[in-house]
Amino acid sequence: MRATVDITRGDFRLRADVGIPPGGVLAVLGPNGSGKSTLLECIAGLRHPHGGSVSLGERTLTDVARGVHIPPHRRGVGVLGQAPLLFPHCTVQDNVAFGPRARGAGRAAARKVAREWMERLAVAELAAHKPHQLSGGQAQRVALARTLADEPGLVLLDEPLAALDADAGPAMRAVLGRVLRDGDPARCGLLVTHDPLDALTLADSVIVLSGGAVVEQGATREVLAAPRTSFTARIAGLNLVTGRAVADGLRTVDGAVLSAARCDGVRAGAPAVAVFPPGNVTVYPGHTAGVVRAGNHRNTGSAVVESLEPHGPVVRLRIAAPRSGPEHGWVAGLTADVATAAVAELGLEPGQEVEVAVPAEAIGVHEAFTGQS
Ligand SMILES: Nc1ncnc2c1ncn2[C@@H]1O[C@H](COP(=O)(O)OP(=O)(O)OP(=O)(O)O)[C@@H](O)[C@H]1O
Repeated sequence: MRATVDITRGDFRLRADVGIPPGGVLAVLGPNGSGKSTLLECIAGLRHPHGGSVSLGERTLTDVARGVHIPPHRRGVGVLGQAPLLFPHCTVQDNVAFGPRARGAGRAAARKVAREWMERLAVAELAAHKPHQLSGGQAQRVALARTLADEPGLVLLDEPLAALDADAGPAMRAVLGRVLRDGDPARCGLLVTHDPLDALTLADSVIVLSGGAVVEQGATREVLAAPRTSFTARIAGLNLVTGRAVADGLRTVDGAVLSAARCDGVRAGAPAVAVFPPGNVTVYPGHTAGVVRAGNHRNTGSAVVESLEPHGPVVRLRIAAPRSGPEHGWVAGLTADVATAAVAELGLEPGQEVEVAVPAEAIGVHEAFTGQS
């Protein structure tokens, strides 16, 4: 699938160029209002872009310049959203058989296809049920079976797990992963999600939209491990400090220099970001600042503890800039994961002055997104 989309909605403009190879799954991440649904709707044919084209394999689905716009139901594109939207008066089996029937299959052939998909999605024993008799997770699995039984060349998944509860969500993620991976090698998928776990487990590549532009793209693991925007860093659970690249590190906007073990080929002077995990931020009580700086620690800064919250086996500290010392502004907004015992031992609490240190080995410096790439 290849889509080049240019569309304006009020003051908002989306310009995106995305490609998914056969068999591939692309995750679309981005903050609220960044254009994820608009992109999906243009690809589904539900919205007419002002410029661009959409193709699936050899077929042109949209070509604005040539006036081509294949309607949604003839695109060979399946859509699954948050709500299953099953036909309420039809049984599960008739819902799943709907696509094959609509494409001209006889009753018996359509039932056979439906049965195969119901079995693959573990809903075969519900074949005679009506939608109102299903749990949310079962209904969503039936909706996925109905979508796939229609043999789409592209399946668009718009937050398919968002409405499911804590039990049904993981089960549905596992089912989705299985059918997306072991399915038709010609079929590709596009998944709109807010959850980086969905992107990691279900997609092989990702784009991040911000303000209607693609600001990051690449293999999911690589993008989440080396984010170039604060949005991606946040969802990947990493700290990100902006500045300009210097030899072996980053000069922050407030003039501090962070040394880094990895500088992914960034030109000195180029806009760059330093990225490191919260688990690598060490926190010392403020009165030890002199000792910390005199020791082997580089990348240190004075800070204030803003908040503490439990985070699995550790306590996650949110760090604020100190009340004085503008050169330490880079510490503002950092998170640090500290063992619960250490929090008790150091008596850490909100408002306390501390010193933070980040080892150079934990820091990677990457080119920043500037809007020109
Ligand atoms: N009905 C509308 N009329 C005019 N502009 C709209 C309308 N709906 C959305 N927009 C604009 O389009 C932009 C993109 O919306 P879209 O729904 O594609 O974002 P999204 O990334 O899917 O958001 P979310 O994560 O909240 O679902 C919005 O920021 C808004 O400015």
